[in-house]
Amino acid sequence: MDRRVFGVESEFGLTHRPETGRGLPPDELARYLFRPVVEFGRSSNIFIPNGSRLYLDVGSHPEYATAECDDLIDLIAADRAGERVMHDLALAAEERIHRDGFTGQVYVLKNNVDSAGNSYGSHENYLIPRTTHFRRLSGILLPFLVTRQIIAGAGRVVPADESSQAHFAFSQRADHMWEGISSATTRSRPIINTRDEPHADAASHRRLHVIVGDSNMSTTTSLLRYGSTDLVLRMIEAGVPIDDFELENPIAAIRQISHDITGGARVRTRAGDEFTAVQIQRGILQRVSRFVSERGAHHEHVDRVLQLWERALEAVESGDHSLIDQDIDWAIKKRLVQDVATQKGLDLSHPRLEQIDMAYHDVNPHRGLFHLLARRGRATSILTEEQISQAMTTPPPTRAAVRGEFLSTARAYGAECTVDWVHHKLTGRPLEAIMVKDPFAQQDDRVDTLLNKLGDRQSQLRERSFDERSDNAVTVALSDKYALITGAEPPEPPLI
Ligand SMILES: Nc1ncnc2c1ncn2[C@@H]1O[C@H](COP(=O)(O)OP(=O)(O)OP(=O)(O)O)[C@@H](O)[C@H]1O
Ligand SMILES: [Mg+2]
Repeated sequence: MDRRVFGVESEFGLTHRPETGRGLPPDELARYLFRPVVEFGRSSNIFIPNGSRLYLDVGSHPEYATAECDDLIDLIAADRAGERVMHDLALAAEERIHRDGFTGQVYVLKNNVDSAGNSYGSHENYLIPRTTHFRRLSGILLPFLVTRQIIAGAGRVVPADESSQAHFAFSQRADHMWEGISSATTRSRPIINTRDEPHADAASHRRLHVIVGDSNMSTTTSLLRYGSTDLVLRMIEAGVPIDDFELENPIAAIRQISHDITGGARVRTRAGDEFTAVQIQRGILQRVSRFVSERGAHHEHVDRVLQLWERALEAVESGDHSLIDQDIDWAIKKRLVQDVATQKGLDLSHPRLEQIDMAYHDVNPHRGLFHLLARRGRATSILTEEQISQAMTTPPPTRAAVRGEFLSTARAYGAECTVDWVHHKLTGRPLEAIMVKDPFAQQDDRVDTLLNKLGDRQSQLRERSFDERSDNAVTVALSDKYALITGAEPPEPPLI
């Protein structure tokens, strides 16, 4: 597919650190965090005007699922906007906690393992044609995903246990995957989840659900992670033959690779060959590069993805991690941990270094260590501040734009509505629930007609220029964002 829809879901870790004593229990803290969400949407599972979904499942790991994006930069901006939304919620929660007589700070961490060893995910969604042969797809994609951690892992300080000394690993998630492919998510955690919920026309498309990835702080790493996966999918979809790297035991392999930061771990294929992760990634990268030179780049960032990919493999193979220690999360974090260990004379088993690992993922832009490094010029970014703040309120130009306008307009008129990825419904008008199955659709006449019934929008719109209308749309979304964060009353209906 030349154009693809992408989405990423991040689950966050949540902690309260009071000045003295124990923090609030996780479920109570999560309720504090989501109080403005519940006040805004009367549910702990809502869509917000930028088209994304905010969600608190059973347990205490809040989730942000980005809107559908058809461009990698939009996807990464939407993901980063989710961190900011969580940060705003944390500040509001902190205020309420203080008002209720508690002390201390609330931490929202975009990582994948908490201090008790529980894991939570960063799930990728890729729209693929239904005609893609699933067996062939998994045969190529699984070895790619098992080894992708060396170019896109978030890195982890692994404490000592009975079997090993404290060490630095490529990945947060690798130890928590239990199966190659299956339809379960919580019970067995497969690398690729086959649950068939396309949120699109099921006759023509599937939504590929990849749940093996680490949450990334670096937007440059995110570009490599999604950009490389999209290229591999394109090649699979085009039926291009790829070397056979199908692994004998993907789950043993993913762990083995993660825990050998030299990149020297060798894993066995079903055919009986042995390869390192670098060799498998190189085999795939060579084929992808040839594919791109034969067919041309399908977006403007392809060259950058290929160059980063090559540089990351060279860094692992040569052991010269300085080649990527501003671009790839695991290497940025490893350098930070090493610097602190050297300065303070600490051994890798010192608990302080595990805390540094956690603090790297703090979404607070003033306190998080990744953000601190970025400010000091020690981490690159592919986004501007403006792109991130815009993504907090403006949906990407896909079906998310239909949803965003639907939500903003209904809210502005005080009309209750419900939406999900596909449906748009005004409460009390059940016959008018509208399905938008095409995730690329930026506009839908039926939804427009439904919204027009809310007021005489049409005659007012006619008198306004397009620019004024889009300004107004942003204003509506901003007002809603304000309401979401402070729990204030919804704004007066604007004159649209
Ligand atoms: N047709 C599509 N193709 C690819 N991605 C899609 C499509 N439609 C929606 N998405 C993306 O899929 C993700 C769905 O997230 P959501 O958390 O709701 O789904 P889920 O993981 O299936 O459900 P749950 O988390 O409740 O188990 C979002 O990021 C969204 O942007
Ligand atoms: Mg989800």
